[in-house]
Amino acid sequence: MSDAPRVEVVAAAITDARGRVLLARRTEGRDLAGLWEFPGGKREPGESSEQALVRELLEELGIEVEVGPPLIAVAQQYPHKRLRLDVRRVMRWHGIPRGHEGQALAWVPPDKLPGYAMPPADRPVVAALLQPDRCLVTPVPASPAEDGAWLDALQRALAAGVRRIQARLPGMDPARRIALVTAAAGHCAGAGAELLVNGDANLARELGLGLHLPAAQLRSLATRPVPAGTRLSASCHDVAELGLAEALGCDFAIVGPVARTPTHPGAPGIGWPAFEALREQASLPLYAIGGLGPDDVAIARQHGAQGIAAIRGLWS
Ligand SMILES: Nc1nc2c([nH]c(=O)n2[C@H]2C[C@H](O)[C@@H](COP(=O)(O)OP(=O)(O)OP(=O)(O)O)O2)c(=O)[nH]1
Ligand SMILES: [Mg+2]
Repeated sequence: MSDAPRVEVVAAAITDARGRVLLARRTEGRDLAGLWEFPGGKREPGESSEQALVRELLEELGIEVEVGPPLIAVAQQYPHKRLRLDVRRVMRWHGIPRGHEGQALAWVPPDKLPGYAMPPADRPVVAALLQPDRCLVTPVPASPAEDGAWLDALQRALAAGVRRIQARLPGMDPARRIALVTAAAGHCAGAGAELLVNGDANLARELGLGLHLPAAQLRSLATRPVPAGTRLSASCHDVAELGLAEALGCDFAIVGPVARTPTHPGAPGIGWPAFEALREQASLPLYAIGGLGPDDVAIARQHGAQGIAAIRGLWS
């Protein structure tokens, strides 16, 4: 099955002046009937993605669009097919969108998108519209004398626009770790950024923060260690771990190493094709990690990633 050719689908995140996104409901008698989707359809032989999208939106909605920048391209395995859903932003068009094929339409405020039932490939697309494209994993300050400099560097990352941070402070004396994470939480809250604690469910619960599960911890858990509504993420290296992360209701996973990294100099990265092969088997949002930085966000998105996670690449 995984050798089956991919169906190439191109779809649009059409956004109006109020920021609402247009969804269409798949009609009865078709694949995935009743689910909401981003308008679009299959690319035909000889067509570019842009040409296919212009044609599909004219046929389905009766509008003439100007195709905007790429948002994300998601490879996904369904029971009877594999597809690659290439989503472009559309902010400008002529005409008024109508359901020319009898499909219902809805203009949806972005924060309401997760409430619409959509096909599995759309979950990473909705996440790409709503959630941060960079996830900082903190380095460990070498000594207590460097904790102040660590907090300064954290603030520089926040000033640079990082909005999702994992405090990874293994082997640190508990009192010092609590003080550092508490101070970090204050800075993150002030910037509207999200903070997750690596590997310490008690500390996460105590401080009301998110929790990140290292792979070994993920494998040891049968139930969700934090309440629903608290952010939960995991590090995953294979399909089995991704399945566990989905079963626990993780909001996202971090997958890698994609490129070679100074942390693991001997290990070559798995590369983008292997990342995408994992991407196909899961529908939760995935950050690619390992030797990547902010300049790699666009390429990560083209391989179906939410974006990049990094220590060095996001820390100055
Ligand atoms: N347009 C669209 N298709 C999606 C999304 N998510 C998703 O899994 N798909 C799947 C459903 C279908 O298997 C495939 C798109 O094919 P389609 O049936 O809409 O193709 P089409 O518009 O060319 O229509 P048809 O003439 O083949 O009926 O991609 C999405 O958000 N938008
Ligand atoms: Mg279609």
